[in-house]
Amino acid sequence: QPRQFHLGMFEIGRPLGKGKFGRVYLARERSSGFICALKVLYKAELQHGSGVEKQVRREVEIQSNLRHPNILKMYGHFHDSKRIFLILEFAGRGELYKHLRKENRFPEWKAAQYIAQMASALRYLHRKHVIHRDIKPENILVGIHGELKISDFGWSVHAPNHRRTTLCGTLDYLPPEMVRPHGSGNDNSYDEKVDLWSLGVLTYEFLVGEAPFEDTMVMTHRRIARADMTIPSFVSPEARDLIKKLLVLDPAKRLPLDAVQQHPWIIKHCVKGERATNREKTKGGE
Ligand SMILES: CC[C@@H](NC(=O)c1cc2[nH]nc(NC(=O)c3ccc(N4CCN(C)CC4)cc3)c2s1)c1ccccc1
Repeated sequence: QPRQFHLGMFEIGRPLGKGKFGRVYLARERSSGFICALKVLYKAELQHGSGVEKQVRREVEIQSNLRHPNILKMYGHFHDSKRIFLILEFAGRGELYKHLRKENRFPEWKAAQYIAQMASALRYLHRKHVIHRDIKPENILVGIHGELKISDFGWSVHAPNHRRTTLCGTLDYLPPEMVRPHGSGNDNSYDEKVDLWSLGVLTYEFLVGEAPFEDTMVMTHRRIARADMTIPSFVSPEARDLIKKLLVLDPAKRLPLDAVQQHPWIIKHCVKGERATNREKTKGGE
C-alpha cells in the first residue's frame, strides 16, 4: 500500500523546528486534511560519502517499519532534485528538552512515567534488533496527550554493530563501550545494551536537570569511562537504585528492560488507579 507522495499533495504550514540537516514544517495532506510534520533535508547538505545520506536512508528504512505509541511514525518519503522529504507523525506538544529546560527538572512521578514509556519503546526496538544509540531529550517529542515519542532515527542501526561514522554532538549520553578509543582491548562493537546506559542517563537528567557526566569534553570521557557520577540527595532511594543499576560499566550487568518496567520506582508511580499514588501526586502539588 505504499502510495506515491509528492510535494503538491501538501499544504505547508509553520516551521516546527530544525535539526542539523534540515527543517521540519507543519503540513496538511490536501485530499484527506491529515495533519503531519514534513521534514525537509537538502541533498547538497548531505555531502556525498560523509555517511550522512546513508544515515538518512537507514532512518527511512528503520522508522518506516516501526509501529509503537512511543515511537514517532514515518508515513512515507519522497524527493525532488534538491531535497528529501520525510512525512512524519505530528507530535502536538513539541520537543521534550524544551519542557525539561522550562521545568528545570521533572517531579518523580512524571519522570517515572516517562521512563516507563521509554522502556516500552526500547523493548519494542530491541525485539526488532534495532539500537537507537542516540536516546537523549533532544530526540524525544511529546504527543498531544503528553506521551513521549522517540524521534530522529538517524543514528539507529541493526544490532550488533561496529561503529564507523565518527560521532559528533554531545558525548553525555554515550556509554563507556562507545567512548573508549578504537582497539583499546575491545573491538568497540556493541549491542542493544548501549540504550540501557542512555536510559540511565535520561533518568538522571529528568530528575536532576543536568546529565550525570556533564563536564569538559576530556573530563566527560573520563567520567563516563569510570561511571563517575554523584546523585544528589534530593533523588529518592528508589530512583537512585534504578539509576545505579543502569549506569553500569559492564553492559552485561545493566538492568534489562523488563526488569526496568518492574522496578519498584516505576511500579510505585505507574500502576494506574491506586488512590495512594494519585494522592501522592496531589500532595506533591504537581
Ligand atoms: C528532533 C529534531 C528533528 N525533529 C523532528 O524530526 C520533528 C518531527 C516532528 N513531528 N512533530 C513535531 N512537532 C514539533 O516540532 C512541535 C514543536 C512545537 C509545538 N508547540 C506546541 C504548542 N506550544 C505552546 C508551543 C510549541 C508543537 C509541535 C516534530 S519535530 C529534526 C531533525 C532534523 C531536521 C529537522 C528536525
